[in-house]
Amino acid sequence: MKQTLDIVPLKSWFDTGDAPLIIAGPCSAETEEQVLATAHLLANTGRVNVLRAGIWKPRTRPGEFEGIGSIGLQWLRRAKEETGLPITTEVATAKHVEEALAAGVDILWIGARSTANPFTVQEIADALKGVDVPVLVKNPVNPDLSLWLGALERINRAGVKKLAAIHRGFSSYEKTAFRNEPMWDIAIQLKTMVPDLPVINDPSHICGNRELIPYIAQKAFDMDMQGLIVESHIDPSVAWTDAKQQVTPQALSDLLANLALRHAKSDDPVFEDKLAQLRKDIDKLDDQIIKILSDRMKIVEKIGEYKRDNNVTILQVSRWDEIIQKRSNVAQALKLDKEFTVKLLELIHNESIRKQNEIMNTKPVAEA
Ligand SMILES: O=C(O)C(=O)C[C@]1(C(=O)O)C=C[C@@H](O)C=C1
Repeated sequence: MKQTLDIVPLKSWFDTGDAPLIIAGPCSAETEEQVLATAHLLANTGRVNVLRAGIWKPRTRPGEFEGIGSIGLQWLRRAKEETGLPITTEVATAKHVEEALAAGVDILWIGARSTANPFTVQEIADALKGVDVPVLVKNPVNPDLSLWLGALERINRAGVKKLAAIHRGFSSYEKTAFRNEPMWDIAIQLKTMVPDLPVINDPSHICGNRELIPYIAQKAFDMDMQGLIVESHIDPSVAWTDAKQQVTPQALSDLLANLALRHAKSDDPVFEDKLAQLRKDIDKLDDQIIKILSDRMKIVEKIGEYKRDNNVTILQVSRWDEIIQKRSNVAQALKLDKEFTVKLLELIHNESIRKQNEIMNTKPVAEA
Protein backbone atom coordinates (compact mmCIF):
# COMPACT_ATOMS: atom_id res chain seq x y z
CA MET A 1 0.00 0.00 0.00
CA LYS A 2 1.40 3.42 -0.99
CA GLN A 3 2.05 5.87 1.87
CA THR A 4 2.42 9.58 1.48
CA LEU A 5 5.00 11.70 3.21
CA ASP A 6 5.17 15.42 2.48
CA ILE A 7 8.80 15.48 1.38
CA VAL A 8 10.96 17.41 -1.05
CA PRO A 9 13.35 15.60 -3.43
CA LEU A 10 16.88 14.90 -2.21
CA LYS A 11 18.31 16.94 -5.10
CA SER A 12 16.55 20.06 -3.80
CA TRP A 13 18.42 19.93 -0.48
CA PHE A 14 21.57 18.13 -1.51
CA ASP A 15 22.52 18.21 -5.15
CA THR A 16 25.21 15.66 -5.98
CA GLY A 17 24.43 15.74 -9.71
CA ASP A 18 24.27 12.20 -11.06
CA ALA A 19 26.34 10.78 -8.20
CA PRO A 20 24.99 9.24 -4.99
CA LEU A 21 25.21 11.13 -1.68
CA ILE A 22 28.28 9.99 0.27
CA ILE A 23 28.42 10.63 4.02
CA ALA A 24 31.59 9.50 5.77
CA GLY A 25 33.54 10.02 8.95
CA PRO A 26 34.52 8.35 12.19
CA CYS A 27 32.08 6.26 14.18
CA SER A 28 32.92 8.49 17.17
CA ALA A 29 34.59 11.86 17.50
CA GLU A 30 37.51 10.99 19.80
CA THR A 31 39.87 13.98 19.79
CA GLU A 32 39.93 17.27 17.92
CA GLU A 33 43.04 16.13 15.99
CA GLN A 34 41.37 12.87 14.92
CA VAL A 35 38.22 14.67 13.70
CA LEU A 36 40.18 17.32 11.80
CA ALA A 37 42.70 14.92 10.25
CA THR A 38 39.94 12.53 9.12
CA ALA A 39 37.85 15.41 7.75
CA HIS A 40 40.76 16.77 5.67
CA LEU A 41 41.65 13.36 4.24
CA LEU A 42 38.00 12.67 3.40
CA ALA A 43 37.56 16.09 1.78
CA ASN A 44 40.75 15.52 -0.25
CA THR A 45 39.31 12.34 -1.79
CA GLY A 46 36.82 14.55 -3.63
CA ARG A 47 34.24 11.75 -3.25
CA VAL A 48 32.68 12.63 0.10
CA ASN A 49 29.77 15.10 0.42
CA VAL A 50 29.12 15.18 4.17
CA LEU A 51 31.25 14.57 7.28
CA ARG A 52 29.74 12.36 9.98
CA ALA A 53 30.82 11.67 13.58
CA GLY A 54 29.02 10.33 16.64
CA ILE A 55 29.13 12.65 19.65
CA TRP A 56 26.55 10.94 21.84
CA LYS A 57 26.81 7.16 21.50
CA PRO A 58 24.09 4.83 22.75
CA ARG A 59 26.06 1.76 23.86
CA THR A 60 24.53 -1.61 24.62
CA ARG A 61 26.32 -2.01 27.98
CA PRO A 62 27.21 0.69 30.52
CA GLY A 63 30.89 1.40 31.01
CA GLU A 64 31.68 1.46 27.30
CA PHE A 65 32.72 4.76 25.68
CA GLU A 66 29.48 6.74 25.43
CA GLY A 67 30.71 9.50 23.18
CA ILE A 68 32.80 12.58 23.79
CA GLY A 69 29.70 14.74 24.29
CA SER A 70 29.00 18.37 23.40
CA ILE A 71 32.68 19.37 23.04
CA GLY A 72 32.77 17.22 19.89
CA LEU A 73 30.31 19.60 18.24
CA GLN A 74 32.96 22.32 18.32
CA TRP A 75 35.46 19.96 16.62
CA LEU A 76 32.92 19.14 13.92
CA ARG A 77 32.19 22.81 13.44
CA ARG A 78 35.88 23.50 12.99
CA ALA A 79 36.19 20.62 10.52
CA LYS A 80 33.32 22.17 8.55
CA GLU A 81 34.99 25.60 8.53
CA GLU A 82 38.33 24.15 7.41
CA THR A 83 37.11 21.66 4.77
CA GLY A 84 33.79 23.14 3.64
CA LEU A 85 32.12 19.75 4.23
CA PRO A 86 28.63 19.95 5.78
CA ILE A 87 28.41 18.00 9.05
CA THR A 88 26.00 15.46 10.52
CA THR A 89 25.64 13.73 13.88
CA GLU A 90 23.19 11.47 15.72
CA VAL A 91 20.62 13.00 18.06
CA ALA A 92 18.62 11.02 20.60
CA THR A 93 17.01 13.70 22.82
CA ALA A 94 15.51 17.18 22.48
CA LYS A 95 18.63 18.57 24.15
CA HIS A 96 20.87 16.95 21.54
CA VAL A 97 18.76 18.56 18.80
CA GLU A 98 19.06 22.00 20.41
CA GLU A 99 22.83 21.72 20.90
CA ALA A 100 23.49 20.30 17.43
CA LEU A 101 21.48 23.05 15.76
CA ALA A 102 23.17 25.73 17.85
CA ALA A 103 26.57 24.35 16.74
CA GLY A 104 25.58 24.57 13.06
CA VAL A 105 25.14 20.84 12.36
CA ASP A 106 23.68 20.64 8.84
CA ILE A 107 21.96 17.25 8.90
CA LEU A 108 20.70 15.24 11.89
CA TRP A 109 20.27 11.51 12.05
CA ILE A 110 18.16 9.38 14.35
CA GLY A 111 19.75 6.09 15.42
CA ALA A 112 18.27 2.61 15.26
CA ARG A 113 17.63 2.37 18.99
CA SER A 114 15.80 5.71 19.00
CA THR A 115 13.68 4.77 15.97
CA ALA A 116 12.52 1.71 17.91
CA ASN A 117 11.06 3.96 20.62
CA PRO A 118 8.09 6.17 19.59
CA PHE A 119 8.45 8.31 22.77
CA THR A 120 12.02 9.21 21.82
CA VAL A 121 11.10 9.89 18.20
CA GLN A 122 8.21 12.11 19.29
CA GLU A 123 10.48 14.05 21.65
CA ILE A 124 12.92 14.65 18.77
CA ALA A 125 10.05 15.55 16.43
CA ASP A 126 8.71 18.12 18.93
CA ALA A 127 12.17 19.68 19.20
CA LEU A 128 12.30 19.96 15.40
CA LYS A 129 9.03 21.89 14.99
CA GLY A 130 9.62 24.98 12.89
CA VAL A 131 13.23 24.00 12.09
CA ASP A 132 14.32 23.55 8.47
CA VAL A 133 17.01 20.87 8.85
CA PRO A 134 17.35 17.59 6.92
CA VAL A 135 16.78 14.47 9.03
CA LEU A 136 17.87 10.90 8.28
CA VAL A 137 16.02 8.10 10.07
CA LYS A 138 17.80 4.78 10.57
CA ASN A 139 15.73 1.62 10.53
CA PRO A 140 14.78 0.33 14.00
CA VAL A 141 16.97 -2.43 15.48
CA ASN A 142 14.15 -4.93 15.08
CA PRO A 143 12.78 -5.87 11.65
CA ASP A 144 9.61 -3.79 11.91
CA LEU A 145 8.72 -1.75 8.85
CA SER A 146 5.78 0.01 10.58
CA LEU A 147 8.06 1.30 13.31
CA TRP A 148 10.46 2.70 10.68
CA LEU A 149 7.62 4.27 8.73
CA GLY A 150 6.07 5.56 11.97
CA ALA A 151 9.28 7.36 12.93
CA LEU A 152 9.52 8.95 9.47
CA GLU A 153 5.88 10.06 9.79
CA ARG A 154 6.42 11.61 13.23
CA ILE A 155 9.40 13.64 11.98
CA ASN A 156 7.53 14.59 8.82
CA ARG A 157 4.47 15.73 10.79
CA ALA A 158 6.73 18.06 12.77
CA GLY A 159 7.24 19.86 9.43
CA VAL A 160 10.54 18.30 8.34
CA LYS A 161 10.32 17.84 4.55
CA LYS A 162 14.00 17.16 3.90
CA LEU A 163 13.77 13.57 4.95
CA ALA A 164 15.60 10.34 4.10
CA ALA A 165 15.81 6.82 5.51
CA ILE A 166 19.00 4.97 6.41
CA HIS A 167 19.08 1.20 5.93
CA ARG A 168 21.54 -0.14 8.55
CA GLY A 169 20.28 -3.70 8.85
CA PHE A 170 18.40 -5.49 11.64
CA SER A 171 19.42 -7.35 14.79
CA SER A 172 19.00 -11.06 14.53
CA TYR A 173 19.50 -13.71 17.18
CA GLU A 174 20.95 -16.02 14.59
CA LYS A 175 24.61 -15.21 14.00
CA THR A 176 25.55 -14.78 10.35
CA ALA A 177 28.39 -13.15 8.42
CA PHE A 178 26.75 -9.77 9.07
CA ARG A 179 26.60 -7.73 12.27
CA ASN A 180 23.06 -6.69 11.32
CA GLU A 181 21.07 -8.68 8.80
CA PRO A 182 20.40 -6.54 5.71
CA MET A 183 16.88 -7.97 5.20
CA TRP A 184 16.73 -6.19 1.84
CA ASP A 185 13.06 -7.04 1.46
CA ILE A 186 12.16 -4.57 4.27
CA ALA A 187 14.10 -1.71 2.66
CA ILE A 188 12.60 -2.61 -0.73
CA GLN A 189 9.12 -2.59 0.79
CA LEU A 190 9.78 0.89 2.23
CA LYS A 191 10.95 2.10 -1.19
CA THR A 192 7.85 0.60 -2.80
CA MET A 193 5.51 2.15 -0.22
CA VAL A 194 7.09 5.62 -0.31
CA PRO A 195 8.73 5.86 -3.77
CA ASP A 196 9.83 9.50 -3.28
CA LEU A 197 11.71 8.81 -0.05
CA PRO A 198 15.49 8.67 -0.55
CA VAL A 199 17.08 5.62 1.08
CA ILE A 200 20.73 5.71 2.08
CA ASN A 201 22.59 2.51 2.88
CA ASP A 202 24.87 2.06 5.89
CA PRO A 203 27.17 -0.82 4.90
CA SER A 204 29.39 -0.31 7.98
CA HIS A 205 26.67 -1.29 10.44
CA ILE A 206 25.27 -4.03 8.25
CA CYS A 207 28.68 -5.67 7.83
CA GLY A 208 30.38 -5.08 11.17
CA ASN A 209 33.68 -5.67 9.35
CA ARG A 210 35.37 -3.80 6.51
CA GLU A 211 35.80 -6.80 4.22
CA LEU A 212 32.13 -7.12 3.32
CA ILE A 213 31.49 -3.37 2.82
CA PRO A 214 32.12 -3.28 -0.98
CA TYR A 215 29.67 -6.15 -1.53
CA ILE A 216 26.87 -4.49 0.46
CA ALA A 217 27.56 -1.00 -0.96
CA GLN A 218 27.31 -2.36 -4.52
CA LYS A 219 24.11 -4.19 -3.70
CA ALA A 220 22.67 -0.94 -2.29
CA PHE A 221 23.32 0.84 -5.60
CA ASP A 222 21.84 -2.12 -7.46
CA MET A 223 18.71 -1.72 -5.28
CA ASP A 224 18.40 1.94 -6.36
CA MET A 225 19.49 3.44 -3.04
CA GLN A 226 20.50 7.08 -3.23
CA GLY A 227 23.64 7.13 -1.12
CA LEU A 228 25.94 5.61 1.46
CA ILE A 229 26.92 6.48 5.02
CA VAL A 230 30.27 4.84 5.77
CA GLU A 231 32.43 4.94 8.89
CA SER A 232 35.95 6.16 8.18
CA HIS A 233 38.81 6.72 10.64
CA ILE A 234 42.40 7.87 10.07
CA ASP A 235 43.64 4.73 11.84
CA PRO A 236 40.86 2.15 12.37
CA SER A 237 43.17 -0.13 14.37
CA VAL A 238 43.12 2.34 17.29
CA ALA A 239 39.49 3.50 16.94
CA TRP A 240 37.67 3.77 20.27
CA THR A 241 34.47 2.27 18.82
CA ASP A 242 33.60 -0.08 15.94
CA ALA A 243 37.29 -0.57 15.02
CA LYS A 244 36.61 -3.60 12.80
CA GLN A 245 34.14 -1.86 10.52
CA GLN A 246 35.92 1.45 9.90
CA VAL A 247 38.01 2.11 6.79
CA THR A 248 40.72 4.69 6.19
CA PRO A 249 39.79 7.66 3.96
CA GLN A 250 42.09 6.22 1.26
CA ALA A 251 40.42 2.80 1.46
CA LEU A 252 37.03 4.51 1.27
CA SER A 253 38.08 6.43 -1.81
CA ASP A 254 39.31 3.21 -3.52
CA LEU A 255 36.14 1.40 -2.52
CA LEU A 256 33.92 4.16 -3.97
CA ALA A 257 35.98 4.26 -7.17
CA ASN A 258 35.36 0.55 -7.70
CA LEU A 259 31.57 0.65 -7.29
CA ALA A 260 29.44 0.59 -10.43
CA LEU A 261 26.86 3.37 -10.34
CA ARG A 262 23.36 2.42 -11.46
CA HIS A 263 20.53 4.63 -12.69
CA ALA A 264 16.81 4.00 -12.38
CA LYS A 265 16.50 4.47 -16.15
CA SER A 266 18.75 4.44 -19.19
CA ASP A 267 18.67 7.19 -21.81
CA ASP A 268 19.68 4.76 -24.54
CA PRO A 269 16.56 4.29 -26.75
CA VAL A 270 17.81 0.87 -27.96
CA PHE A 271 17.97 -0.37 -24.37
CA GLU A 272 14.52 1.10 -23.60
CA ASP A 273 13.00 -0.60 -26.72
CA LYS A 274 14.49 -3.95 -25.86
CA LEU A 275 13.31 -3.61 -22.25
CA ALA A 276 9.78 -2.67 -23.38
CA GLN A 277 9.66 -5.78 -25.62
CA LEU A 278 10.83 -8.09 -22.85
CA ARG A 279 8.32 -6.51 -20.45
CA LYS A 280 5.54 -7.22 -22.96
CA ASP A 281 6.60 -10.87 -22.94
CA ILE A 282 6.47 -10.84 -19.14
CA ASP A 283 3.01 -9.22 -19.17
CA LYS A 284 1.69 -12.05 -21.36
CA LEU A 285 3.15 -14.73 -19.11
CA ASP A 286 1.90 -12.99 -15.94
CA ASP A 287 -1.63 -12.95 -17.41
CA GLN A 288 -1.32 -16.68 -18.06
CA ILE A 289 -0.06 -17.33 -14.51
CA ILE A 290 -3.05 -15.45 -13.07
CA LYS A 291 -5.50 -17.30 -15.35
CA ILE A 292 -3.97 -20.67 -14.39
CA LEU A 293 -4.11 -19.78 -10.69
CA SER A 294 -7.75 -18.81 -11.06
CA ASP A 295 -8.52 -22.14 -12.82
CA ARG A 296 -6.67 -24.02 -10.09
CA MET A 297 -8.64 -22.20 -7.40
CA LYS A 298 -11.94 -23.17 -9.06
CA ILE A 299 -10.95 -26.85 -8.75
CA VAL A 300 -9.90 -26.25 -5.13
CA GLU A 301 -13.38 -24.81 -4.47
CA LYS A 302 -15.02 -27.84 -6.04
CA ILE A 303 -12.90 -30.15 -3.84
CA GLY A 304 -13.90 -27.95 -0.88
CA GLU A 305 -17.58 -28.62 -1.58
CA TYR A 306 -17.01 -32.41 -1.85
CA LYS A 307 -15.09 -32.34 1.41
CA ARG A 308 -17.86 -30.41 3.16
CA ASP A 309 -20.54 -32.78 1.86
CA ASN A 310 -18.53 -35.81 2.98
CA ASN A 311 -17.12 -34.45 6.25
CA VAL A 312 -13.52 -34.72 5.11
CA THR A 313 -10.84 -32.42 6.56
CA ILE A 314 -9.52 -29.50 4.55
CA LEU A 315 -5.87 -30.16 5.33
CA GLN A 316 -4.47 -33.21 3.57
CA VAL A 317 -0.86 -33.43 4.64
CA SER A 318 0.19 -36.46 2.57
CA ARG A 319 -1.31 -35.02 -0.63
CA TRP A 320 0.39 -31.73 0.08
CA ASP A 321 3.76 -33.45 0.68
CA GLU A 322 3.35 -35.23 -2.64
CA ILE A 323 2.71 -31.91 -4.44
CA ILE A 324 5.77 -30.24 -2.86
CA GLN A 325 7.96 -33.23 -3.73
CA LYS A 326 6.84 -33.66 -7.33
CA ARG A 327 6.66 -29.97 -8.24
CA SER A 328 10.06 -29.23 -6.62
CA ASN A 329 11.59 -31.92 -8.83
CA VAL A 330 10.00 -30.42 -11.93
CA ALA A 331 11.12 -26.94 -10.86
CA GLN A 332 14.68 -28.13 -10.33
CA ALA A 333 14.74 -29.75 -13.75
CA LEU A 334 13.61 -26.39 -15.18
CA LYS A 335 16.37 -24.54 -13.25
CA LEU A 336 13.96 -22.80 -10.88
CA ASP A 337 15.23 -22.21 -7.36
CA LYS A 338 13.85 -24.87 -4.99
CA GLU A 339 13.32 -22.53 -2.05
CA PHE A 340 11.44 -20.08 -4.26
CA THR A 341 9.26 -22.89 -5.64
CA VAL A 342 8.38 -24.21 -2.19
CA LYS A 343 7.54 -20.68 -0.94
CA LEU A 344 5.28 -20.11 -3.93
CA LEU A 345 3.51 -23.45 -3.47
CA GLU A 346 3.04 -22.68 0.23
CA LEU A 347 1.36 -19.40 -0.64
CA ILE A 348 -0.97 -21.23 -3.01
CA HIS A 349 -1.71 -23.90 -0.40
CA ASN A 350 -2.54 -21.28 2.24
CA GLU A 351 -4.98 -19.67 -0.18
CA SER A 352 -6.57 -23.08 -0.96
CA ILE A 353 -7.07 -23.64 2.77
CA ARG A 354 -8.54 -20.15 3.24
CA LYS A 355 -10.97 -20.72 0.33
CA GLN A 356 -12.03 -24.18 1.53
CA ASN A 357 -12.50 -22.80 5.04
CA GLU A 358 -15.06 -20.33 3.67
CA ILE A 359 -16.85 -23.17 1.87
CA MET A 360 -16.76 -25.59 4.84
CA ASN A 361 -18.91 -23.29 6.88
CA THR A 362 -21.59 -22.69 4.26
CA LYS A 363 -24.48 -25.02 3.54
CA PRO A 364 -24.66 -27.01 0.26
CA VAL A 365 -26.70 -25.11 -2.38
CA ALA A 366 -29.65 -27.53 -2.13
CA GLU A 367 -30.05 -26.93 1.66
CA ALA A 368 -29.38 -23.17 1.63
O1 LIG B 1 -6.12 -32.24 -2.63
C1 LIG B 1 -6.87 -31.69 -1.81
O2 LIG B 1 -7.45 -32.31 -0.90
C2 LIG B 1 -7.16 -30.23 -1.91
O3 LIG B 1 -8.05 -29.74 -1.29
C3 LIG B 1 -6.25 -29.41 -2.75
C4 LIG B 1 -5.08 -28.87 -1.94
C5 LIG B 1 -4.28 -28.02 -2.99
O4 LIG B 1 -4.39 -26.79 -2.97
O5 LIG B 1 -3.62 -28.64 -3.82
C6 LIG B 1 -5.56 -28.05 -0.82
C7 LIG B 1 -5.51 -28.45 0.47
C8 LIG B 1 -4.95 -29.74 0.91
O6 LIG B 1 -4.22 -29.67 2.08
C9 LIG B 1 -4.21 -30.39 -0.17
C10 LIG B 1 -4.23 -29.98 -1.48
